[in-house]
Amino acid sequence: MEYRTDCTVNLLYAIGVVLALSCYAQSQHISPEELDQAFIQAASDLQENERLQRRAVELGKVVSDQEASASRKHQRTTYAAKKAKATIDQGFLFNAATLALLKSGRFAREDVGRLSSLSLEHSVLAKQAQDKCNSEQDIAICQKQAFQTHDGTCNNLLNPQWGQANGCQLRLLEPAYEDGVGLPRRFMSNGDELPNPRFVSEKLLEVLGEEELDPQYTHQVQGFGQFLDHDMILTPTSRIGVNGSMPQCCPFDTNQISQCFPIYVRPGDRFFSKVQTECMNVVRSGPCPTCTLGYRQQSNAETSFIDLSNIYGLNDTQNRQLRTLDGSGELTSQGIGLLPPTQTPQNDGCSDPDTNRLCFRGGDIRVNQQIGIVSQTTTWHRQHNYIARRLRARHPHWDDDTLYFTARRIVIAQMQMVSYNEFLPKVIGKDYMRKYALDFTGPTKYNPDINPGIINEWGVAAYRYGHATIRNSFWAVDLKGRLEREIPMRDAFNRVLNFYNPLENDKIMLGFSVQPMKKFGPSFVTGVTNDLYRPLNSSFGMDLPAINTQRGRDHGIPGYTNYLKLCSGLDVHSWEDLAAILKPKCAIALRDLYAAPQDVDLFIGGVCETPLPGAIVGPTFGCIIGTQFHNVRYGDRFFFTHQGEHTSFTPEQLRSLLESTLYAKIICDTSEGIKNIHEDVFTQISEHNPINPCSSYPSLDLSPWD
Ligand code: HEM
Ligand SMILES: [Ca+2]
Repeated sequence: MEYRTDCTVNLLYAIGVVLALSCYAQSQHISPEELDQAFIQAASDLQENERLQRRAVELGKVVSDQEASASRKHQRTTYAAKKAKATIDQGFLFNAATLALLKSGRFAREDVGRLSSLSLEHSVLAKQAQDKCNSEQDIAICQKQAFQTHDGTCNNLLNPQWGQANGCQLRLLEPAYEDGVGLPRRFMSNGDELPNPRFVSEKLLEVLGEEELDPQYTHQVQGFGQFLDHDMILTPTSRIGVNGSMPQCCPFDTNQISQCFPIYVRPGDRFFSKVQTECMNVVRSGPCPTCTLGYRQQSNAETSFIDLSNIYGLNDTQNRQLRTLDGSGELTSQGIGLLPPTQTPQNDGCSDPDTNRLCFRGGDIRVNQQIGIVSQTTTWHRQHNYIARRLRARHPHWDDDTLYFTARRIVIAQMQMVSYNEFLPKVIGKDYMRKYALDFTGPTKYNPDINPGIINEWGVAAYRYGHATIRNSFWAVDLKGRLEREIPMRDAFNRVLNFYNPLENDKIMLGFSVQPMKKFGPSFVTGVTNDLYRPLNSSFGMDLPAINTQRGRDHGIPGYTNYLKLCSGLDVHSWEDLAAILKPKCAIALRDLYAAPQDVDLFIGGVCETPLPGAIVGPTFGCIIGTQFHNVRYGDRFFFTHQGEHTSFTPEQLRSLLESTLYAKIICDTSEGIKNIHEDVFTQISEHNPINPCSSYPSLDLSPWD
């Protein structure tokens, strides 16, 4: 029997134009028996994989939930939902079946991606597997609701799963997995292994130094930028064994379970050799259950929309636990408007049960990662309650749901406005804002053909640009604008109990708003290269840029030059070609590390680029970031500037939001004591950006909601 794949046109909005991947009309001669055989093989591979996982657990190759280690802190923040174990198995099964077919020589590696549209109807086993996989996915039943759902479903009424929490990530380019299906990218063009990610990180540091300050921007660009990423993406890593344990992939060993992807640390390492560390525990991102044949994809546990899912939670159940539900429409707080306490104080490696000071709970698992993320979360949490209170004062008869959902819709609009109006133009510059239609030129229109899902290359490389802007210490600034203390980055991980002190959130938010940002470039501070997640009483942590490089390979992301071609149409043939594009010192350093320009990892190439005019990042990161923010704007039916939908804000409401939304004002309104602040908190104070009284910034006029 002969099967034909569906002729699909894949719409990816790259560089502002529709990129239509060629339609796979070529017929496939895969018989039902062959498909059955592939799924028999896959089931057996899955069984073997589970056996190996159980064995690893028996041998104690797991990270205990009690231990104080950087790896545990890291893995807890990439924690997959409980049911993710089953979904990861589904992802594994379909990838294994694909690999079995590929090995049978039926088709070329280049065709693996197109198998995703191959109908499995005629094979009993494949169909069974597909039905089971589909039945484990949440089915959304869409109603004509006036507000965004918490899990992001039904934003697009024809494709209710687009942008939803726990969906699969998209890609700009086909992956470059070692085996064509799912093993990490591994080899360079000359056949040698890619350079060790920690060695790459070390070399960059050696060549380029550590901390040069940005002359213009504040650390708020970093703080807010990270908070925004926690709204849009969380890529879960694999768990193993029946209990979903966290794998321990160290000490380094080439014979690993397939979930492991540790980073080897060489004996001469400039830092880790001193602390006798030879291995960094990195666990692979779990495969996403696409329920189709094809290569490995990764999941996104967040809703990709800018909808403050990191404040409001990722589904209705989690959401209800975060609300007071007492008629006020507010989110639950403690004392001075702090986030509610964590539910796992005994083993979160963060709370202090002895003094009964507990870490915090937010809509996102990463809330306690470090002080910066706690303060941003607290600010937006308070903003919700502030708006809910103001609405209640005007509408005492409104019920809890009406107050809550109206406030939430307004606060999400403000988050979108701060993101596109104040933050993004600094990151990608005015030209790219225009190029990707991201600036505010008036009312906009929703485009249901745009998939707002997260683009893998955005999450794993381009939007991690922010890691190169982190300072080695965070400032706490008092209400008089004086630097009160500096908190070393390495001491900030999971140590967030200072927020129980009065004015702490004000001090951290003011600190973000006045401390200069680290200048973006191919260098990273030791707080994240040596000490990422460093626990108390330990002398070392992990290396974030090394993990980013490793993560890119884990996701099979092709080399940087492929994106240079996609984004700028440039063909790079030699190191000389590349030297014309990258920062000169960087090009030299990369030449020592990689065999050819085509081998350079996307994250590394991107941080080496010369910035676009008036931007923080260069053209390739700018293009990927611009594309992603285009998609989450035009592909979000509820995006606040869209007009013409039954869910749209009225023109008066929109005008009111546009006229008053300013991060400075939000910081004022959510503070305990801030009375003065500069208008653009992302830019350093100057005569063009002077300090003004909070009262001089307009308040949101709520009369259009009457
Ligand atoms: C103190 C500041 C920050 C710390 C400690 C931090 C740490 C981390 C860590 C540990 C990961 C997971 C790495 C992995 O396993 O692959 C991560 C992922 C990520 N970070 Fe950061 N980060 C910070 C700031 C930022 C900023 C400023 C941005 C962007 C402006 C950013 C963007 C991202 C993105 C997009 C991811 C991928 C998330 C995912 O796919 O789950 N981060 N970060
Ligand atoms: Ca979201």
